Amino acid sequence: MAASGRLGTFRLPPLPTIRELIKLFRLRALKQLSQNFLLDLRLTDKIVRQAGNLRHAHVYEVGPGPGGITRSILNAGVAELLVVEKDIRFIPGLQMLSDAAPGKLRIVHGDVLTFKVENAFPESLRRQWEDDPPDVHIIGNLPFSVSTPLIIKWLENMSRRDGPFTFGRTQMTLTFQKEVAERLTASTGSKQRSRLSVMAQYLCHVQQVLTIPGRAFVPKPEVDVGVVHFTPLTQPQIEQPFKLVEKVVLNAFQFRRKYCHRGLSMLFPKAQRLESTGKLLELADVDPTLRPSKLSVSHFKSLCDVYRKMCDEDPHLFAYNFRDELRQLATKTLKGKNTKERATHLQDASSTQVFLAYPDSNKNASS
Ligand SMILES: C[S@@+](CC[C@H](N)C(=O)[O-])C[C@H]1O[C@@H](n2cnc3c(N)ncnc32)[C@H](O)[C@@H]1O
Repeated sequence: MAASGRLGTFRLPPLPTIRELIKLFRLRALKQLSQNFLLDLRLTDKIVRQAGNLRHAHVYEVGPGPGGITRSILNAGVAELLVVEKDIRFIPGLQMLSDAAPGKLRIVHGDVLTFKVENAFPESLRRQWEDDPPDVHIIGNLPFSVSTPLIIKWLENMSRRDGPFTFGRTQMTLTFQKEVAERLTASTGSKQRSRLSVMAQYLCHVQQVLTIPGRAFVPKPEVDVGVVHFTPLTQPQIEQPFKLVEKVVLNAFQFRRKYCHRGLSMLFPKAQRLESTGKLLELADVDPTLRPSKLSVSHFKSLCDVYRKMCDEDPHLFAYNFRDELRQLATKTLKGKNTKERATHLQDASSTQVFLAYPDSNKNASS
């Protein structure tokens, strides 16, 4: 183990470069797994610095691949680094890093979508939610197809304070397609404001800390990449179950260009839609003619609190999904038709169904 003079921090001994390692183990990037590697260690150092001070920290790196970010995390003087990698071809190269940093790097061949990190670090790291964040960090450069479902899953964990958040307000530094990073951090009224903005911001302080041009990756993806830092809030801005918030937000953003009452109305069965939407907006004190992007987290808090009360009064309301109603309507229409008629009907089904539910949904003009 080598130690640099600077503060006696741990430094990895000389190792083959990532490029040499890729050659040595023939780690051709697999397109079907959306693999794009970072080979420049100055850049991986810069990404890792965005996580804050990692000296003596316990870090969970998702998708280490050939190990560029892994090296930078180890060089930051962590107490322990746990990496979870799905592609077995990377394990020997990571093992080489582990040999160079004895006792510091734990390698798991597994899937981040199912891996249970809550059992992987010592209980002694746990903090109260209101305390400063624990010395546990999540860092990762995952394929975009994994990072978006993963962040939704982790936001839900955060709301329940379980999974990686059993340790307290665990901080995360993750890469996303630049457009997704912009959506996550978009403020009220901005063009990128979306479902993701509200879902992330009601639970966390979210900041885009770095933009990495696509050309920095090998092979080069078609888009630039944003690095986003998440710190869970001590007090979530909306105190309702995650699934309820998700439902309200999802419905509100259904028709981005329409007034918000259009999307929100779909929270209610057709028979009571008009009346219940009016009640929701009135009690929440939200202007029905605001566009979804103009709704602040505090608007969503009021909407969720009122919707929760309405669900408590009507036990069937939360389970209501307007898509089920549309499906039933389509099935009824199909009954008694011959095969040819059914085929024609099914061909038109999506547009017809949408049209039946939202008569002006095919127009661009706002309501
Ligand atoms: C975009 S590459 C980045 C590799 C490396 N971190 C870097 O920056 O050069 C994504 C990595 O995540 C891995 N990966 C993809 N899906 C995964 C999953 N579900 N669980 C664990 N690893 C995964 C891929 O095999 C690949 O090594």
